[in-house]
Amino acid sequence: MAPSFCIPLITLPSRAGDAIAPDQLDLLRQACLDHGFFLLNNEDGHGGFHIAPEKIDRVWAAAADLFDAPMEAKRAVSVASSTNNRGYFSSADHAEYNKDPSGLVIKDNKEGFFFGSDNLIAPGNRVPPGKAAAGAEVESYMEAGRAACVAVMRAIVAAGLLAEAGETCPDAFVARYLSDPVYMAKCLKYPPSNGNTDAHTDYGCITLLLPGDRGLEVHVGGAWHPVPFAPGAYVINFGDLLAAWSRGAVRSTIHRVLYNSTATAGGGGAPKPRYSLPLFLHPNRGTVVRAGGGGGGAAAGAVGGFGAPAGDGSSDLLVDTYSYVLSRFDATYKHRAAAAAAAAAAPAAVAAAAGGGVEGAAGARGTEAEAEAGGATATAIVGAAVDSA
Ligand SMILES: O=C(O)CCC(=O)C(=O)O
Ligand SMILES: [Fe+2]
Repeated sequence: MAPSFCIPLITLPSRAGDAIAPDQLDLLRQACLDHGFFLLNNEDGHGGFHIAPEKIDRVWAAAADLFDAPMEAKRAVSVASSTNNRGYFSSADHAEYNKDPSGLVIKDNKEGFFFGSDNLIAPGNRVPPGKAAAGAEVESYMEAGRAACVAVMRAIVAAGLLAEAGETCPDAFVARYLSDPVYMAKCLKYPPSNGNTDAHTDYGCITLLLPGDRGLEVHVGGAWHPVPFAPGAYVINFGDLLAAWSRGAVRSTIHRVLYNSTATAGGGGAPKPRYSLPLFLHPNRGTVVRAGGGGGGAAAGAVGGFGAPAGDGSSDLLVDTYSYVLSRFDATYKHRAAAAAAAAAAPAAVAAAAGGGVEGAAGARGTEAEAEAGGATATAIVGAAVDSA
């Protein structure tokens, strides 16, 4: 009989460097191989990355405070007017990215604030006037969440899930790829009824999600399943890049949000919005990974065909992870797509600006260039498909 669908709750050791309990390692391995979703225990005493409930309460309050700003103040710090993809966004700023296998389209109608690490394009998160304290709280939460992501990546390597990529030592892996990772967080707010995120896969390595309520669903075995909502636990899932890097050992699975406060919160409650806080972690800038593997197909396809052939006759791709992340922004955010198109139409300007911040295979192949011209940052990509974060 096929094992039943399960999203386990996993506990990592209480001190960084301690061995992971064998039963937890088995659960982790199975969850990654099956669908790439699990809950991460955030109870006190578990994980050197434990984030205190008071800190979590503060970040929820900060998120609510950001969204409470008047609409004009939010639009004044729109991602669309930023040069570093930071600030406020609504579904109007996004390309459509529905990946529902049945073709069902549910309209994405959330709003959000996009935050990033200083090494992502250029420093400077953008919040409405008077909301600097709320912004600082989100930044502080990001630092804590980053440590939790690194702890999970360490466990992924310890579980042997990157062995086919030649990565078998957690300490060496963290030192080499995650000493100064590129990461971003979004504060998201969904309306009280029919609050949705389209079916999508995340595109990067690892996502650490703090959900404020039920509503997240994952598509496995031809059906949608609710992801259990366990207050205090994180939801961990993985993106297309790690799926390709691990040769498919870690799955990047389609998920969506379908939220109705009165229905999903157990019924009877007053209508209330749903907040959530996903944090997305990617390797250090300058990291080039070999993705795909024997036959290439699904895994290589998972990175949208972006990268250069490895040049050794295999069907692997060499993916400059930072350029890849920017290519996903271009495919997802309308203002970046427009800037990328403008940059492509002005090859001289692109060529002049190329080289700053672009390293590795993709740059060498000549299909990608990061251009900062006239205040607009653009990344021109050949062959990028549309994805969500
Ligand atoms: O809001 C959520 O619970 C999930 C959001 C999500 O999947 C994403 O931002 O990639
Ligand atoms: Fe997602």
